[in-house]
Amino acid sequence: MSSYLKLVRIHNVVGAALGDFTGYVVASEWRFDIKSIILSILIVALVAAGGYAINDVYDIEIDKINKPDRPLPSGKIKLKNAVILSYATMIIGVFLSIFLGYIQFLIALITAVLLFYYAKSLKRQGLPGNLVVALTTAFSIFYGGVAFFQGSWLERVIIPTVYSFLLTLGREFVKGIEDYEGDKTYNVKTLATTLGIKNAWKISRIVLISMLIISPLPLLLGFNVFYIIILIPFFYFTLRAILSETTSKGGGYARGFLKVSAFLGMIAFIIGSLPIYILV
Ligand SMILES: CC(C)=CCC/C(C)=C/CC/C(C)=C/CC/C(C)=C/COC[C@H](O)COP(=O)(O)O
Ligand SMILES: CC(C)=CCC/C(C)=C/CC/C(C)=C/CC/C(C)=C/COP(=O)(O)OP(=O)(O)O
Ligand SMILES: [Mg+2]
Repeated sequence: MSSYLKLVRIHNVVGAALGDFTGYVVASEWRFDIKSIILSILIVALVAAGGYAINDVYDIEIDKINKPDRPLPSGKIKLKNAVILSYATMIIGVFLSIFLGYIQFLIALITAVLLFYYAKSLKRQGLPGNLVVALTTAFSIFYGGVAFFQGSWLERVIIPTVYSFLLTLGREFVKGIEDYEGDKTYNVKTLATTLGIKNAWKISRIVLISMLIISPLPLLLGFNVFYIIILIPFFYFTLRAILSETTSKGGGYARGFLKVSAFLGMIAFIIGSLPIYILV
């Protein structure tokens, strides 16, 4: 894979774009306005790509130790080129959002600024950084809804948006548990380095179990039976994460399990929002 695709973490950019698609079909009940769906997917992908690139720019020193194979610490991409790429993708993404409307422009601008400050400083402040990643990830879902912007789009898209926030917040906490040793060395404040691994696991489990408890609710809110069917493997992987050993190593396993949960969750909402007349 090209170093530039690695720099923008193309697999996460595709995930973010799928998040936008999820929000769009949930909000629109599978009605499409080609311009708004294509534009919103492009905007989310560009802003996410810029968010990952600027993250590596500010992480270059710590990544020389923790992730020396990444494009910047390994020298495969010059720092100047990564900075240009991150600004270019974010500016183009925010510029394109103007064609959707001023609310869509504002959300894209706020997300871009949040991702920049996450990389610059918030990441090293622990909980604020976790909240920013959870919020901006949830924004990728919400953005699909705000791009459709018709009928009951808000009441509908807020559902996967809230679940995405909770799942990603719990996942950010377990990522902090996994990175405990490196973060302790570099004095990065996370739940794990400030409260200890056991307490960080307790809080992560409370967030994830709360999300699991309310996860069947969408069935009562008009989503079809396929939502519940796909929730079965979603439950399996999320429970595997919750039941991981209460150590840093367990945090690493939980991070992987929750990534699978995130994609299963999007599929649950995508298929679960198909109108019944299409299914029968
Ligand atoms: C109850 C239920 C069905 C919940 C589903 C919740 C849901 C819809 C989650 C989707 C979250 C989402 C939009 C994921 C897309 C992938 C992505 C951009 C995740 C955020 O990434 C943060 C971090 O950069 C990735 O970490 P890593 O790759 O391990 O470095
Ligand atoms: C709503 C709009 C217009 C866009 C949404 C854009 C999205 C999906 C943002 C959420 C995902 C994202 C790009 C997060 C950026 C923060 C980030 C790079 C987290 C992972 O990096 P680190 O926290 O440094 O962890 P590692 O580098 O060790 O993986
Ligand atoms: Mg990083």
